[in-house]
Amino acid sequence: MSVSAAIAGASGYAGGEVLRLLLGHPDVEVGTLTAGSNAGERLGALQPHLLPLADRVLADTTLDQLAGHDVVFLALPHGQSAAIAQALGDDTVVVDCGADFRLTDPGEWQAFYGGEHAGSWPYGLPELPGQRELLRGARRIAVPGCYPTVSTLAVAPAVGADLVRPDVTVVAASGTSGAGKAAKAHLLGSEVMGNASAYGVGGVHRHTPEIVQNLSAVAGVPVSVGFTPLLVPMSRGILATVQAPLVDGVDLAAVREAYAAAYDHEPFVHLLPEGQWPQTQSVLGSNAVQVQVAVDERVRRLVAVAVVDNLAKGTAGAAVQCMNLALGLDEATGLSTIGLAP
Ligand SMILES: NC(=O)C1=CN([C@@H]2O[C@H](COP(=O)(O)OP(=O)(O)OC[C@H]3O[C@@H](n4cnc5c(N)ncnc54)[C@H](OP(=O)(O)O)[C@@H]3O)[C@@H](O)[C@H]2O)C=CC1
Ligand SMILES: CC(=O)N[C@@H](CCC(=O)OP(=O)(O)O)C(=O)O
Repeated sequence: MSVSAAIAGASGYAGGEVLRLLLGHPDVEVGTLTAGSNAGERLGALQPHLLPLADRVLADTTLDQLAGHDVVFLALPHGQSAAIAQALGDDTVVVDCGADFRLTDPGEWQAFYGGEHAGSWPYGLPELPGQRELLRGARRIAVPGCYPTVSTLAVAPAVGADLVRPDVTVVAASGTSGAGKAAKAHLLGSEVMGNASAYGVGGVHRHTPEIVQNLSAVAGVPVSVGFTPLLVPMSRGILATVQAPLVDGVDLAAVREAYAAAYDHEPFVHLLPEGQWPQTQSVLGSNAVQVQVAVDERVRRLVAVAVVDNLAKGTAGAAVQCMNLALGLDEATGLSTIGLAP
């Protein structure tokens, strides 16, 4: 099969990572690459690691440039996807890396993003119960946020098996690429190097309602989620620590059994052997998520730790995984589980 794919936002981090993965995908031919302020620029000037297409010139992000492809990846800022996505025909598979179509509740969209809610599309986390079936043959896919991916996968098996109470606390440390390429004051080298900081504290980060949506769907009851993001001095990766009160009588064996049942057959989510704890470098550049669990008997809480590459399984890898499902290809085509260490 040969599939043509365009990328809107190819000058950015997420679009660049989609392109990196598509360059290694045996069934995809890379079509138009677009940008915003960098339209007209050579790709090689902005993404020097993507050598095979260094001389490609980035086009304007318009419907005309994107139409006519089998697949269009949108890697644009929030609010920029809806108009283009709605104008592309149903014969095109549209995979949106942004947030525009992730939330089902217009009230939550309004509260955390503001402005009009564009709607919701099949959510691109195939590892959630029943979700893979919705993604097979889908024409529109909303790729999850990076923190929601790793936080949801860290605790979903326990929530789904009623091993914990529906009261989840997430603390997750992210590398700086999660914030995108555009220069921001708190991301200047001297602010980031040798520094760890909290932000979006107190339930105000826009990924909170997305984690709530995911875990509530898995639990079948509303799940309360407290989420604190941290910024740490590395370029890629997220390490999430997720805690929840254990239901009486639940022990580590029951927890590990639930995680094994959920993930043993998954190509990208791996429960580590007992005693081995996830670290971000094990998943860098790969589509893998590594998870470990413990029972803290003194406080009767589940502690789950998970890592993801925010740009790979946290965005672009998930986008390609979902494209594979939408097109009826093997889900793992063009994706690796091999990390990059040290
Ligand atoms: N970084 C991450 O870890 C993750 C990112 N995402 C999502 O992916 C999307 C892209 O994020 P990211 O790559 O990090 O951001 P970047 O800032 O790195 O890239 C943004 C891209 O969008 C283009 N762009 C900006 N404004 C416009 C516009 N008005 N019209 C057309 N193109 C425009 C930019 O082009 P130019 O530079 O030429 O102006 C650039 O190509 C966002 O929705 C983000 O939420 C999702 C999960 C994780
Ligand atoms: C470190 C950092 O700043 N991370 C970003 C999350 C990026 C991401 O995955 O999210 P969206 O696709 O929803 O933008 C943030 O906290 O806003």
